[in-house]
Amino acid sequence: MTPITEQDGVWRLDGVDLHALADAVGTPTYVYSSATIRARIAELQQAVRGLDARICYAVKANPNLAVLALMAHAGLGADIVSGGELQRALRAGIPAQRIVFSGVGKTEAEIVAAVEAGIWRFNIESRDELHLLCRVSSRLGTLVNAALRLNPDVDARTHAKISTGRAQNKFGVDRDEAWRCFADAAECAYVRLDGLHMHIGSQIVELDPFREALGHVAGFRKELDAAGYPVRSIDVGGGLGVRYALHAPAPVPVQDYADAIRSAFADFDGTLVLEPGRWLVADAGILLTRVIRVKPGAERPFLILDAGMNDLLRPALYDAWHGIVPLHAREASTRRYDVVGPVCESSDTFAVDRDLPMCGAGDLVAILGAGAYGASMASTYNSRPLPAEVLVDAGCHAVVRERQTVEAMLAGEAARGPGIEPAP
Ligand SMILES: Cc1ncc(COP(=O)(O)O)c(C=O)c1O
Ligand SMILES: N[C@@H](CCCC[NH3+])C(=O)O
Repeated sequence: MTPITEQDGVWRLDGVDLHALADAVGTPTYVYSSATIRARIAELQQAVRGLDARICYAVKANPNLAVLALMAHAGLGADIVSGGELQRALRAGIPAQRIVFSGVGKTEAEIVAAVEAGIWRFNIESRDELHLLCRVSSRLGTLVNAALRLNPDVDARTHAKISTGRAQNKFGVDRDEAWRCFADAAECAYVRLDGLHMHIGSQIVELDPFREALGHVAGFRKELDAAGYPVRSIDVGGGLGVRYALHAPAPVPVQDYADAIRSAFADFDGTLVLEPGRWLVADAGILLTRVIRVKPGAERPFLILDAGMNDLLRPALYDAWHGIVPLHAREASTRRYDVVGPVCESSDTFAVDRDLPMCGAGDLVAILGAGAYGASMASTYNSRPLPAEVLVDAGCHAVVRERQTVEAMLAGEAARGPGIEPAP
């Protein structure tokens, strides 16, 4: 849960007055707590102590350069999935030698950029990709490290849209294809395929799916070793869930998760890699938004916010539950609202039938647990400029991404084209 606090009617995050912040920066604005991110990093580092483990933060969860700089400062690496994320990670000061590159659709241009940058390793997702990597690295005369993503066919028991470890999902390869990949790689002088990778999904709140998948990978590692393909690194992916709602089941404690990894690879003396995203940043962020108006509805009043599904897509896309806290002085009376945005479709809904203190136009509202997959999935749908992002720490704040201007949103477009008459 995002640690916003209230004292004498003043709501704060990391000591920063959220009303004053909203007045200064406007809304909607994402606000991230540095202290929470640092605490999460430290907790995870502590949980894996004693293991030869590298933590490569999954950039997609929150790719803001300032957030990446916090990760860099703590010594973390990065898990990237695109050429854009490569540039972000490097620009934030994450050394190339701490970067792993995942994804089923890496293009030749992205592979070239990553080889030239000198990243640590590629997480290969298909035989075709392996062959492409071999061609590129041979052409460039650069030896590259690679791990093969195994699809363990495990049900992560999370939302279907963010489940990635079933046989029918597009990710990784099955064992038969994996054997072919190791055999092919042995023929390529410029690809050292000596790692395994897995990632079975996101927002996983039970330990069993992790255990099952780790067991598959550990078993396959032994088979590879016995067949003369020594494995020197195992990347266990990310996926550790957080608690978005108090009524939701408590997620796996991070120490239990780390211990499951420890026990699955007790007899492995190579390097382990973790790729956490959400767990490091989700609770650190809120989306600060104002009530535009309250509108009567057939079932309940609508609380219409100035943030929409374009700013925070998770409720619309996954029916995700986020805490919603009105930040005005405590109202004794509550009401049940449908909390919605201004966008032109009914999926633009943050909460249905939510019991909240009575709200009115202009009231400030915090949507909690918005630090992961919030700003990173924002769009300009309905031609709504991207929201601002702010980092707070010990009573200070910095705008770490300016609110997009309409001019910036329109940059690169023009009202002309074939068959279009010049405007009168
Ligand atoms: C390959 C890979 N690694 C790591 C992550 C990070 O996942 P999470 O944010 O659930 O920790 C993802 C996204 O789910 C991913 O696709
Ligand atoms: N975007 C998803 C997580 C997907 C993780 C990507 N591999 C979410 O908001 O929960």
